[in-house]
Amino acid sequence: MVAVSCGARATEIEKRMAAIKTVGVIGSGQMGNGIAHVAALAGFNVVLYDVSADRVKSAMATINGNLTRQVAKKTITEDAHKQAIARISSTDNLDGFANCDLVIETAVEKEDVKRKIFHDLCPVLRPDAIIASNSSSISITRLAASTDRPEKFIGIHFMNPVPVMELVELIRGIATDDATFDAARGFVTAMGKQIAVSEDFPAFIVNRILLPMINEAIYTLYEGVGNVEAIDAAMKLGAHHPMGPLELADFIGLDTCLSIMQVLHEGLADSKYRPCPLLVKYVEAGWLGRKSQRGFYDYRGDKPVPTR
Ligand SMILES: CC(=O)CC(=O)SCCNC(=O)CCNC(=O)[C@H](O)C(C)(C)COP(=O)(O)OP(=O)(O)OC[C@H]1O[C@@H](n2cnc3c(N)ncnc32)[C@H](O)[C@@H]1OP(=O)(O)O
Ligand SMILES: NC(=O)C1=CN([C@@H]2O[C@H](COP(=O)(O)OP(=O)(O)OC[C@H]3O[C@@H](n4cnc5c(N)ncnc54)[C@H](OP(=O)(O)O)[C@@H]3O)[C@@H](O)[C@H]2O)C=CC1
Repeated sequence: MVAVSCGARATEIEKRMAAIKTVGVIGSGQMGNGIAHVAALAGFNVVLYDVSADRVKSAMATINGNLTRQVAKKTITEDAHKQAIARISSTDNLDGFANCDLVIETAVEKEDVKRKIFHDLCPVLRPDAIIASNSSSISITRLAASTDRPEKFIGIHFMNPVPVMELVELIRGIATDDATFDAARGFVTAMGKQIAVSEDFPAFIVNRILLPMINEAIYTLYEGVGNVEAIDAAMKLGAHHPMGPLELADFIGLDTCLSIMQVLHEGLADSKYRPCPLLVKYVEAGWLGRKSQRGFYDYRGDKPVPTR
């Protein structure tokens, strides 16, 4: 009996995995271009979308640049580069996702923006299509409930930079069914990534641990314990982190860092997650880190210069 039911389950998983051929990506920022890159390289057809056509164009240029670097380093062949580029198409409206088997939302970390995307997306999708969110922190159960298919909704949380980082978190909402989870696991494994399964609690595993550390580094700056250079040097040289916490905050995006801290603060109702007022100030100034050329460092010159 057991063997029969395992076999039947294996067939169902294989069917779902084989069913993912075309992947839609909503949002062509730093995460969207990375996800499109690794999915296309793994043999999936990719449809890329953003509210701004210019953003899609610059995402394509970034993907091409990163693939070219991989060819130069001999980690992929020129043929693999060409084939990956040929597998990526773009769309200027959500109708372009009608034939997708899986659509990954990776727009800004704002719940109202994501809910609106799902509201507009669901009517154009096939009923069997899976929807995933790359959210860093927001409840997958709550996002799923805003769609017409909570059982086919899942969190697939990539790390930045996507082509380099080994890990992807998988987060089931309360209604996510086994076939969706297995299909997501198959998709992530096909891209050569390792999986950590997280329960659906604010900011999941990586950001539950990482973001309070970054927020504390910003408090350390705010309270004058050290300047930007000292804090980053301390954690790079003293704790062997590849980037200092303020450099990493700029890399992630200060708007995203603040949104994650707000989700932790509201979701866990504990003052230890209070976003540092200095982080709020930087975001209010539009100093969002590397993507806006200014954050804890100023990136407009030849090399980054600390802003404090
Ligand atoms: C916020 C969330 O929801 C979750 C998150 O993602 S949290 C953020 C998680 N990410 C991190 O913590 C990153 C920490 N930083 C690092 O690991 C490293 O600094 C780094 C990998 C980004 C760069 O490493 P480095 O050694 O300083 O630089 P460098 O030698 O230029 O790059 C290493 C490799 O990464 C590649 N790379 C660097 N930046 C890249 C990018 N943005 N896109 C694609 N590839 C990139 C380089 O091409 C290089 O590839 P090879 O090994 O094939 O040569
Ligand atoms: N940055 C990181 O390190 C990580 C981020 N994430 C998550 O990934 C998601 C994206 O982050 P990231 O790529 O860094 O952010 P970016 O700001 O780099 O990119 C977000 C993109 O989404 C676009 N966008 C905004 N609204 C819409 C919409 N309605 N439809 C389609 N596209 C839209 C933005 O356009 P415009 O700029 O014009 O508004 C922008 O191009 C967030 O949920 C974030 O939490 C997950 C892991 C790591």
